[in-house]
Amino acid sequence: MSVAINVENVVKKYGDLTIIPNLSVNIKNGEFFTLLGPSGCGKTTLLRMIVGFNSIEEGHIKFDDTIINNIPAHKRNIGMVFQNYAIFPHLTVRENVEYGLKLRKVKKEEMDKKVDEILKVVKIEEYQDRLPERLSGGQQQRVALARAIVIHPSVLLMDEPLSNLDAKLRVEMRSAIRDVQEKVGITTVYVTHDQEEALAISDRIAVMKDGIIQQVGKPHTIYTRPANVFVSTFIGHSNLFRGKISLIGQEKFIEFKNGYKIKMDNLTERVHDQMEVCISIRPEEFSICTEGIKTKIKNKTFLGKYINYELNFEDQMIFPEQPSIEFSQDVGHAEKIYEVGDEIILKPNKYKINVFTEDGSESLIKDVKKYE
Ligand SMILES: Nc1ncnc2c1ncn2[C@@H]1O[C@H](COP(=O)(O)OP(=O)(O)OP(=O)(O)O)[C@@H](O)[C@H]1O
Repeated sequence: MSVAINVENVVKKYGDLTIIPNLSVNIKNGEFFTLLGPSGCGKTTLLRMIVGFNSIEEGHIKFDDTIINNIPAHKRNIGMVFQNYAIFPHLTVRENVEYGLKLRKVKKEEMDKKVDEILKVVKIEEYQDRLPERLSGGQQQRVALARAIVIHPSVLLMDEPLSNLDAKLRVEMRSAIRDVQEKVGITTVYVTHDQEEALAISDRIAVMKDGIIQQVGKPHTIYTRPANVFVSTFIGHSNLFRGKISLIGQEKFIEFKNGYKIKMDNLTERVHDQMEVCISIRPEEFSICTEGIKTKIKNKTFLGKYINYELNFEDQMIFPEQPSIEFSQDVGHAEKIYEVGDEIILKPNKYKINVFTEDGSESLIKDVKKYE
């Protein structure tokens, strides 16, 4: 039976070093939940605490209502898939998948039935008598997945399972994993530092930095309404501008350094006149206009569907010193393709603008939640 995972005020230290200062998160039963963050932020550490390979210094982890802190790893009924497959090279595909069932002394007839079923789900039936050395990376990862779920674990944990595969296979395998997870309906915690993979595969994502969860939300929310500047820049590209709030009567505006103002209808009550803010705009949310942000094209890159332009915009951007704007132009809809040296004026789609406190720590857009 699949379970919910409740992580409550968990602390992880290695000697004097605190890796996870105080982390709480609830992962729902049957959910595909991703831990996403830069290298060293503590994703694997948290996963290892759930598995039982790492001690928990404070707080507790529950599977449904049962505290598992002191349950040894092998009794937590967890299926795991790692980056390096970890399948036995001397056993055939079928024998690899049977392994966990044999350990659990499952009767032959029941075992055969379960293995047949799972080989079909992960689509490796036709390779069942092969040794792993005669399989591609993607096929080996399917074996690892089959072996992990055949035991009907309470949760499935996956640590960067696709990072050894090439780009095309990663895309193919991520839908295969999602498919299998949905069919089996098992609570899954997935670790990756690849933001596109996280957006594509997850029900919800927790974005982590320095052992602290920055935001938990659905992929669309995380992308369109980031809770702080870190999330806004870690997921996809964001142009960050210095600006301020300007209140005129009941109306609220954001004002760029060059005096360009945009009326905003979705700012929180926290904003006040002349408040310094950080404005974040995705490259695809600009259009070319006669009024807005004046820029000059410094560089352009053709990316198939899009052209990505790098534009000069000195002294007005931040985090870290960011001298230029990025702007994406959908080639299919472009009336004119611009050249290096051309001057253009960009107007952002105000409904897609994000505004943060000056230090970038908090969103000033109404109803943005840190935890969804
Ligand atoms: N056994 C250990 N002893 C001391 N420090 C450790 C140990 N294991 C991990 N760390 C440190 O804890 C921090 C978090 O590591 P962790 O492996 O959880 O990061 P991660 O987010 O999974 O990174 P990556 O994406 O690179 O795998 C790192 O700074 C790492 O150096």
